[in-house]
Amino acid sequence: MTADPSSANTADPRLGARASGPLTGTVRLPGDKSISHRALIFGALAEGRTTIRGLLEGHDVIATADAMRAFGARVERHVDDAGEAVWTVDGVGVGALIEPAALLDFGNSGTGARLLLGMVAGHGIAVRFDGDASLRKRPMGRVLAPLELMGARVCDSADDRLPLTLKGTRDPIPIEYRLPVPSAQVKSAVLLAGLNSPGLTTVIEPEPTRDHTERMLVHFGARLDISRDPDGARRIALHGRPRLTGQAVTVPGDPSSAAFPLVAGLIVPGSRVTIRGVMVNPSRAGLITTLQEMGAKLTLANEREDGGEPVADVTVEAGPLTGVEVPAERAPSMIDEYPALAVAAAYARGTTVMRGLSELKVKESDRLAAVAAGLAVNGVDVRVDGDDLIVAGGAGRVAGGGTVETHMDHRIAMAFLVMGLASETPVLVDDGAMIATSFPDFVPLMRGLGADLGPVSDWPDTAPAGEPGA
Ligand SMILES: O=C(O)C1=C[C@@H](OP(=O)(O)O)[C@@H](O)[C@H](O)C1
Ligand SMILES: C=C(OP(=O)(O)O)C(=O)O
Repeated sequence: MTADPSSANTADPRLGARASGPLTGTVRLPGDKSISHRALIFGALAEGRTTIRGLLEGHDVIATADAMRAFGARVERHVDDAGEAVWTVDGVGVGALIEPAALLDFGNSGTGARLLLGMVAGHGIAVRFDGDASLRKRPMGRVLAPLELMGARVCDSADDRLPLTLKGTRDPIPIEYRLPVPSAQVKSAVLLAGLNSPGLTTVIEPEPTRDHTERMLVHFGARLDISRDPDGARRIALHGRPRLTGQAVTVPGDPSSAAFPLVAGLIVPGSRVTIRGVMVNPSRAGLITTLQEMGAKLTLANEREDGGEPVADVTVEAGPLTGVEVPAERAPSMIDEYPALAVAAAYARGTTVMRGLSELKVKESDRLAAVAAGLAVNGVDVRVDGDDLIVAGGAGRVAGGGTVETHMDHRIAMAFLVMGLASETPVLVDDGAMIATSFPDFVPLMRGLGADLGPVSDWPDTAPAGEPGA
């Protein structure tokens, strides 16, 4: 197979993975997707120049960069003397965005769409939002409800889905909002709307979610009061109308992307893989905790701060894993990692029970259903019980041989390709195109570690598109 997925026969979008020799090596991963979106957004809302190193250049983030240009910021990509990409954003300042001349298309990206709905809600402009077939199915009501309380109006929408037009207000009403779902996107949308509000905008989160928005608001000069309510909920109060100023941002390695080479290194016999500079912010570190509980040989070294976030070099060595129970409270800290964890669980000895996964149903696909179907078609004993996923591990043995339906979901595609690296028969995914939304170099990076995966069209002995199995 070739290393470059773009060389694939475009008529056949399938990718496949087959049993590989030990994976070995040290790699760096692309920048964190959540932080990349936010660096562009806060850069555009700040006065002066923001310089971003390590920005993830995936389709989701590029859609946000394009949107920030449409709002009046100057966003440019440069290459420094060392050959590294450096992005600059010359911002317009809070309250000074211009109304985009055309519809904004966020592609596959829930984060881009939802955060920018919040930003628009606090400005006196009207913007039409749209996305691809996956994003059009995802609920926007969770952000629209608080934004309407703040004075924004939704037009041209039959339900709470895209496409829709949001009319913002130049004087958003400060609100106190308790999150009905544990969602960093909803929290961030309300805080972004509150930036241009004259008062105190407060978000209360009963279950803590990723805190990159709070960290970055402080980094750009906003005043935030963060405390705990008597019931333990986290209270975040933003003082409105701050003067944000351009900053230097270094984006650390994405732990959600790291999940794939880490799980691959654990399940492919004889492997040893190190990933440098992975963000280990506790609000994102649930997978590391869970893999350690499963008995993974996983160590953190060189723990340090980079760009205001804790990072470490993470090393895994292949070895036996044991099934565990993953509590519902842990879900927000590893919400995007369940497809990868489910693959680790399929190779573990014993049963893994993952509780409280209702939020997985509203991602790029219904991930609870997609993961269960992908495991089942590859011979894994799996069951969904309400919001829980129960996987009976094969103690190092997975049959494989199935073609997994990805439903336009990058994480489903990557997780099942990882599964195929140690299965008895190759695993195929029906469409690998969405991998470029979050991890454009996934295939070459994995191949560099020794993984045998890539376009199925490069496999002479594989069944034609539409037929299962290899
Ligand atoms: O705020 C963010 O950057 C994200 C929050 C999460 O979504 P929810 O807020 O819907 O849980 C996560 O799934 C998504 O990939 C990125
Ligand atoms: C859920 C995800 O992203 P988003 O909500 O931004 O589409 C993800 O990357 O797994």
